[in-house]
Amino acid sequence: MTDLLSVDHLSFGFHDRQLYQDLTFNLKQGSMTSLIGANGVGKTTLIRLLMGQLHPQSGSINFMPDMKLGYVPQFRNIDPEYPLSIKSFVQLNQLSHPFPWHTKKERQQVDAALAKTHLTARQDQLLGRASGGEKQKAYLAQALLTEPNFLILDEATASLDVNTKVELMTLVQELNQSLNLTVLFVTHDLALAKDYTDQYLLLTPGHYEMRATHDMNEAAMPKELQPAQEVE
Ligand SMILES: Nc1ncnc2c1ncn2[C@@H]1O[C@H](COP(=O)(O)OP(=O)(O)OP(=O)(O)O)[C@@H](O)[C@H]1O
Repeated sequence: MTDLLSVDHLSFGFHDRQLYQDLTFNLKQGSMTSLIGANGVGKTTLIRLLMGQLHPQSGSINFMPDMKLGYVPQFRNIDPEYPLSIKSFVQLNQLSHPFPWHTKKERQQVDAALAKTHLTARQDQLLGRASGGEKQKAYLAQALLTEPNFLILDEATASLDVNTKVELMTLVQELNQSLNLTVLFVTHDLALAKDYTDQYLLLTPGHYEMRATHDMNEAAMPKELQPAQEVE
């Protein structure tokens, strides 16, 4: 299998705080990886490096040439009177041309993204009145519009209840299989990491560990990540 991403000897830090030293890992095309670590260890910073918003201080980050990234943020609280429907929200970033209407192709892309995220029947619902799971799926649909082959889910399950987390991750797993999407899932939830992803990259201050999730030993994980202390 081809590597979608290779990170080689990456070092990065802010001011006097070094976040990673010699971080090296690969993501195979079609793999599902959890990025886990305690608050403040550098998960978001690594995502920003992968997205090109920050640059390595040493080492390198290389993607396969046709890599296309989709980014799914954690949903924010949205005013119940927020005036957009789920469908209008999904197509919000789509108008890349100067005309205030959507082309047939764009409308088809929106319909496909709504179908892939099982939102078709709910597309006219106001986003502000949608459930947490539906809001999160709307962000996912928005990210799928550009037909990415690499999806970063940034704490996308953090504010959802258990059933909705499972529903969202089942959907992500379906997309991973049907579209051969490579997935990087940022989370504090070890159980979800274990159940839904193949491998994990654990960041701890000054160290990292990349392993298959079936080899994860929860008891050896940093205390902040263990279920009893979970703060999501
Ligand atoms: N632009 C910045 N300038 C200076 N320090 C920063 C900047 N961005 C992040 N940091 C610091 O770098 C460290 C890592 O932050 P980061 O947001 O990557 O952590 P995280 O693992 O994503 O945390 P969380 O789980 O809480 O979201 C933190 O100590 C943070 O305060």
